[in-house]
Amino acid sequence: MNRGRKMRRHARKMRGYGLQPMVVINHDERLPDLAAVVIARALWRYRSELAPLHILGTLAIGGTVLHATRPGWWPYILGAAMATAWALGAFGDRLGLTSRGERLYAATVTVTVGTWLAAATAYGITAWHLPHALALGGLVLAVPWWAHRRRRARVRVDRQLAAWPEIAQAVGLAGSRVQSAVVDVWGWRARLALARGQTLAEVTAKIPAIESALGTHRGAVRVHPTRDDRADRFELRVLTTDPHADAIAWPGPSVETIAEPIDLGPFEDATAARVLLLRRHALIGGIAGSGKSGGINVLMGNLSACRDVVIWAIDLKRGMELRPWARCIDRLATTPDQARVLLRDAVAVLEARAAWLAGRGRRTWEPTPDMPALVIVIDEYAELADDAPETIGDTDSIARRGRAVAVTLVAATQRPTQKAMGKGAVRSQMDVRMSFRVRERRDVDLILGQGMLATGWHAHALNAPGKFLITAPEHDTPRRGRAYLLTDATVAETADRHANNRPGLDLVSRTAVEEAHAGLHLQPVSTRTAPKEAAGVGTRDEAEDDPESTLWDMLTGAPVEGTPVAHLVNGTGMSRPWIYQRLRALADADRVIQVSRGRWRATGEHSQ
Ligand SMILES: Nc1ncnc2c1ncn2[C@@H]1O[C@H](COP(=O)(O)OP(=O)(O)OP(=O)(O)O)[C@@H](O)[C@H]1O
Repeated sequence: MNRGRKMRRHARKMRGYGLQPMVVINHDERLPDLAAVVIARALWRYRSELAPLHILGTLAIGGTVLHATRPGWWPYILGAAMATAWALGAFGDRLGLTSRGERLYAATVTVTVGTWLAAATAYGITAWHLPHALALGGLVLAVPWWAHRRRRARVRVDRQLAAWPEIAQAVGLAGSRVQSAVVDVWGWRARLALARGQTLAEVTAKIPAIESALGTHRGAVRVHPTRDDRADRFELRVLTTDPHADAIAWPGPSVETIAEPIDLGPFEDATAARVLLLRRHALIGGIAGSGKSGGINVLMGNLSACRDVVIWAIDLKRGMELRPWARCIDRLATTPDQARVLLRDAVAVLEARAAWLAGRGRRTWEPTPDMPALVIVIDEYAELADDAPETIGDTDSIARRGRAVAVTLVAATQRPTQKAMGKGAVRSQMDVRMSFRVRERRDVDLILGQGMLATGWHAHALNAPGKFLITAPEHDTPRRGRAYLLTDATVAETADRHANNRPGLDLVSRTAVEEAHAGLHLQPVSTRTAPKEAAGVGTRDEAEDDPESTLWDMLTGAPVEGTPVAHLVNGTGMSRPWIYQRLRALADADRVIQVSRGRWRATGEHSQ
């Protein structure tokens, strides 16, 4: 106002002098200044897009200078370019070149640049067709750069972050500033520092304003505390792609040991749904076609990558679901009879491990490749309960006592009713529950636990195959996840890759299984025949290579600490059940003793 009045007064005064007022812009002085700033700003703003031109310019200058001063250096330049290209191809992933295409591109650019520079150093940049090669090569190699999706995303994010001070001002978070940012496939996340006195709660309340200021779609922004839980920091998660929009290809195993949590697939905010299976049992539920088998495939892909896990599996749908993993599965039962034996053996393992731990004053079995965890995957648990109801006692034992000894049950079923789960305690023992879509609301409580439906766990509302809700000690709020999808080819390739690295059971567990089998096989023999005849030993006049006499010789020649069963198997060339049958018969006749687990020798009067 003041200024306007002054100007009007000044104009009147000028008119009084007979002069017309006018605004003077001195083009000569201001324009170069302004233009330089504008150009510099544009160069800086579009530095990523202009990078190929910067490189061409640098090459032209570098080639000229090197040719003039060090023309003999060309072999070194060429050698350095080749070595760098090789290193980028081999180790580029450590520099953030995650895909093979990116590494190949980086290596190609390095070789091309190195070759051109070497030629320009030796012959000068105007020799042959070097200028044309520079222009054409630059253009061809710039196209993938300009088109690269992740680079463009990063540039977009850089620009949004550069504008953060204005955004912060507009949404009422003035003074907050960006500390770091990363771009990923779903969008980007940034760590921000708050101004003095600002809180995470204020930021959360401003999420709609932030979404509007950033120009994203609604629901694209999440705000989390940072890992170090500082009150004056927060993490801003911005999704540019809905992680659940399409099926998500499995990126490969996320673990190498069962002591690490397995990544099942992303939640809606693109954070990984990770769950630990060590010392836990898992229940997977959902109607047919909801993606249960897909979920099991993700687990199998990860478990088969763990060298400290032995996998046993029961698939009474004639092995339809789990057979593709057969090469990674130590034992696969596809009939009720096989399932019965498998579960009985699992209980034997569990008891032997418990006894072994007790003998050493230890409480828990820590899985290692030599002493692996045992994970028993049961697909369609309801069929097991129907076809082999007598196994319920065994699954119950495993569910109640398996944790300390690292024997884990993973059971999948469409509807875990009390009937389908048998009468036992299996369902109530499940620590991890994963629910794909269910048909009826009341099924939510069946799978996830009593009262879950009422507290917002709406598994009946999941709207695409593979989507799930998960409860586990580390997941106590209802968040929708989507399991990764493994194609048949991925399953076959993964099973092939891991088949040769699978561990076997440890000695304690193996012996327990062998003894359980020997006990089974022994019954008819020991009740129907006298021990000595049954063992068929002591007939020294039989042929030298008779396995019976070889066995007896080995037992009488055994050291005080006994001979391991494995040696007896090798020495006689007979099967373990055969060996155990003979040993039990001899033991009944007091001719041999079991010195320790899996080690036997003849008793005093027979030993040499
Ligand atoms: N994670 C996933 N993402 C996208 N699509 C999926 C996913 N999992 C499964 N699907 C799709 O849903 C179909 C059914 O999946 P799946 O066989 O795993 O269901 P299911 O619950 O095991 O059914 P059933 O009990 O009949 O075996 C699959 O053929 C696949 O096309």
